[in-house]
This record gives sequence, structure tokens and C-alpha cells, in this order.
Amino acid sequence: MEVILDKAQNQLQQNLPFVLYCKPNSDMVIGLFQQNDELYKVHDFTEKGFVFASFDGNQTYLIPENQSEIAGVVCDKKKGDVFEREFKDPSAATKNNFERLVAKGIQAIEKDEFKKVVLSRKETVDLVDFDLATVFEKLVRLYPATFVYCFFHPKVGMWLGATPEQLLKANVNVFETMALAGTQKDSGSGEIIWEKKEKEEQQYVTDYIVSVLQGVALEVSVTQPYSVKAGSVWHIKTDIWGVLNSNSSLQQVIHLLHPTPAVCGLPKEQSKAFILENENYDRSFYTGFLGELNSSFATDSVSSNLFVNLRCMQIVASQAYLYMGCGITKDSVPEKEWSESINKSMTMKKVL
Ligand SMILES: C=C(O[C@H]1C=CC=C(C(=O)O)[C@@H]1O)C(=O)O
Repeated sequence: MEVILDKAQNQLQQNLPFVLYCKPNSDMVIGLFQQNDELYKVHDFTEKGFVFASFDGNQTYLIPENQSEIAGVVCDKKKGDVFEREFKDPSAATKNNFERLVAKGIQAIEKDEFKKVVLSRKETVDLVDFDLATVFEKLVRLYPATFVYCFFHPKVGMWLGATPEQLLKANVNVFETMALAGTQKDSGSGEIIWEKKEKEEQQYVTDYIVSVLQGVALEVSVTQPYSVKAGSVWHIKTDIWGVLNSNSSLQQVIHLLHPTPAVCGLPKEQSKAFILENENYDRSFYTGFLGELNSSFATDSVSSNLFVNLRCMQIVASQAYLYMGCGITKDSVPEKEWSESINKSMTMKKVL
């Protein structure tokens, strides 16, 4: 992996865009190293390369395949010791603000403004000797079942993450996606039992995804929900796959899916409006999406493999901004949602 990490460091020193990533359960780290510092935009999702899109849909950038040097190396995902730093707890004011936001979300649900909303926060952490190569390697080793990435563009900044959530995998007209929601901390033992609240918040996601895909697909298949581990938390997951109509475009399908109720809410427009009005910060690329767009570099055929940007952080000077959100329903308890956000923040804190 050293060769590709050196290439990334080099690119960074020259202030040139790049992305490094490793797909879930793969041992291949792929890098796209753009040969100029232009900020390319995605216009209609027929472009080829690596896409990086914001939550609000206003920024959809591309590292184009035909402007980049592309490299892939096999990496060793073997676990070694990972030194963990201690972090001080967020302040009481931060906790109060988040709990107040959650309480406001619950009230809006009780008033029937929407059924579910995903509310999030941003936490700033001071960095100590941040080294991109070390952090990326830790991400790959600690979270082998997630999509691990580091994206850099001089006009966008640097983002890293290890997301468990796929937005869409599409190869010609065959697609795969998932409904992922509901969280509990890994206790290290015993059977994973889910409460009604978590089952319901995940079911909303499944129902939404299936219903929008039925409008553009010949067939849609769904598994039963099951538990999956992502870092030190568990989620409920349903696999969804099928065949798209021959006249449906990738742009149309992405537009229907993003943002799903796993990161926004239900109904989409009402919950999104609540988020934009009440969260009081800009999610930027958190809960956006990223990944291979019509790429042909990782497989023999042209395909897209997109993920939702969760469990991620933005590096700005000597600080990291960590982002985490929680699905709120009528049965949410603000203090529990706060703890859930703390648990989710550990995914990134463990590698810093
Ligand atoms: C919005 C996030 O997670 C989503 C994905 C899985 C479980 C979630 C939850 O339990 O709330 C969220 O829907 C996040 O990690 O910031």
C-alpha cells in the first residue's frame, strides 16, 4: 500500500486532486490522481470517474477518468494494534443543543409534519500530528466491510470516511442497493435484539426505496432485515436489488434515491426543509454520496458503485470536523440519540 500512499502524499504536496478508496470486503486500494487542478462538475451522470456530491445536491464534482492517472494495489487488511487517543467529552452546551434539536424534531413528528427526520451535528477535534497515510491505513484495517476513502481537491478540501451504506450499484440495468438504519452499540456478546423504534425507522427506509424503485424497475427483490456491524455499532439492513427499465437513466435513479430516509427523512421534501432550517450548520458533503461513476477501471465492464457519505470527517488545517446523525421518529428519546451520536463519532476518533 505504501506506493499508492506515497503517490497520494505527492499529489497533496503539489495541491492536485486525488481520491484513494477501498471497496467493502475488497483488498484492493484504488487511486485516481488528477493531472490538473480543475474542478470538474457532473452534469448528467453519463460522465466517467469518481463522483463526490454534497447532501443538498448543489455540488456534484468529478475526478474524471480521462484526466487521471489510475493505480490499484493489493493491501494487507490484517489487524494490528491501533493506538487510540483519548478525547474529551463534548461540552454540556453541545449536548443540550443536540437534544433540543431532537426534541423539536419529535414535536414536528407529533404535529404530523413528517414521519421521520435524520438530525445531525458536527464536532470539531484538534489533530495531533495528522498523517494521511497512517490514518488511511488505519481506516482500511479497522473497517474492512465498509467503503473507505480519502478525497482531496484543492477547491473542495480533504474528506475521509468509512461508510457502511451503499447508495446504488448499477451495471447496465441490473442494480443493487440497501436500506440501512437503526443503531445500537456493540456490547461484544449475545444476540442482537432490536426495539420497535429501530425496526420502524429502518422499515421506513426499505418501504421508501422499494416504492421509488418500483416506478423505474421491471422487478425489485428484497431480503428480510438482518443485523450488520459497522465499526463498534450494529445496524439493521435490508438488501434490495433488481432490474431497471431500459428507459430509466442513472441520473433519474440517483435523483429518486438521494437523499434516502436513512439520512434525510420521510416524506423527503418536508424532512429536508426541517433539516435545512433547524440543524444550524452546513452538512456540506456529509450525507452526500461518492464513488465510481460509469467507471471501467475497477472491473472489466462499465459500472457505477456509489456510497452514502457517513462516518466521515473533513480535515481543515489542524482540525477534523466529524459528522454524525440519528434517525428520529415519534418514539425517539433525545438523550439516547445523543449517546448514539457519540457512539458514531468513535468510528473516526479511533483513527485519529
Ligand atoms: C446518518 C447516519 O447513519 C444512518 C445510517 C445508519 C443508521 C442510522 C441511524 O440509526 O440513525 C442513520 O440512518 C450517520 O451515521 O451519521
